[in-house]
Amino acid sequence: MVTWSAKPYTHAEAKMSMDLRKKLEERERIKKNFFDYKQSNKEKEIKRLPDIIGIGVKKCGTGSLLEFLLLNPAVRPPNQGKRETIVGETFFFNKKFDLGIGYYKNLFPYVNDREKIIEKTPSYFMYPPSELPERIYNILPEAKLLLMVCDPTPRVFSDYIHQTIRYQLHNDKSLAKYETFEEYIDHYLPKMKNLTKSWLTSSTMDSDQELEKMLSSFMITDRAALLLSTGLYFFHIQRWLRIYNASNLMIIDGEEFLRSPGPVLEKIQEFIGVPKLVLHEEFMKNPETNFFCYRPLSESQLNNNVETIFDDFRCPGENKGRTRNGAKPMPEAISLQLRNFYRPFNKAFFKKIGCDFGWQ
Ligand SMILES: Nc1ncnc2c1ncn2[C@@H]1O[C@H](COP(=O)(O)OS(=O)(=O)O)[C@@H](OP(=O)(O)O)[C@H]1O
Repeated sequence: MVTWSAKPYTHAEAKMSMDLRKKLEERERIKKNFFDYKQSNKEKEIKRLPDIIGIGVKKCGTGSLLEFLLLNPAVRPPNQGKRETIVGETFFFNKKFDLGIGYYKNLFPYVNDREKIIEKTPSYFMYPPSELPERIYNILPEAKLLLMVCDPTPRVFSDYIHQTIRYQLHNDKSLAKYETFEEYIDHYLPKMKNLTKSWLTSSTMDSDQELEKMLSSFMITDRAALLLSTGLYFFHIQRWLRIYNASNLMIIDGEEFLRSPGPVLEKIQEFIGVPKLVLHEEFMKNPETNFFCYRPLSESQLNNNVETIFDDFRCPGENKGRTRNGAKPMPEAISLQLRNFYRPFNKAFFKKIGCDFGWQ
């Protein structure tokens, strides 16, 4: 949790509309029911496999999404304490599948039938094998999947900065050859253009399973190429849409989530079937970082002392928000090159999912 001193509301701003008061009253009632039910059904709690899986995309806001969603007490993450599950990531369906379902189930807490278990492993989206979506579906046929995609151009830069920090921390050598982002792009963008040339010049621009597999294999063979290939969502989405549809896969625009997380979170709570306990009115920009944080509202708090509401802001961790608030801008010329590169793939992706997120 991060707190900071913000300008207090004026009385006019603090005066809640009747609608919001009703909403907060209703939320309190539902919350109380939820906790009473939990208390009186403790002995019926069981270990279950997840109900919700976040499948990606890396650096699109998946961590903030999970943190905000977990403010709803009906959503439960993997047990904390094990290093690999601290951020809700299990890597079960890609890296740990051989450990078996018993191992997987053991990562999760005891829950009652009104709670939903969530895990997110952003690399699922494009990790081999190509049958990874079938793996999830065969084991969890009822699960709902969340996929947050974002504009691939700022995503590459965010990932590059993330990887270079990782390189310093973990001695990951994949980007060590390139002194700067410009150098990396100069080397890899032509490679990526070459790889996708025949698809771009084909008359149909249809799915291409060979290319799909090759891009997915970069997860293992070429981590530097992966930085660029991750944003070719058109290819990665194909295998998921062979199995999932809008009833069990929600595709979220990470740019919209960044601009205004509250309404997006309300829609997600509806989609995953939990009561709406995190409300859109509770999100506010942190004036210090320019990213949205959660500020819990309660009627009594507002009635008694308006200023105390600033004591309880919850913001995503400090490793979130390194590039997208403009603190570390991407060089303009590169941004232009990347936008031109990704444009046709974005267009094909929007057509495939039937929704245009309008990334420029
Ligand atoms: N509310 C809020 N607060 C802080 N950060 C936010 C928020 N919403 C989205 N983001 C963006 O999330 C980016 C990190 O994405 P992920 O969490 O998916 O990264 S990771 O793959 O789990 O490492 C991160 O990217 P960087 O800015 O490059 O750090 C943020 O821009």
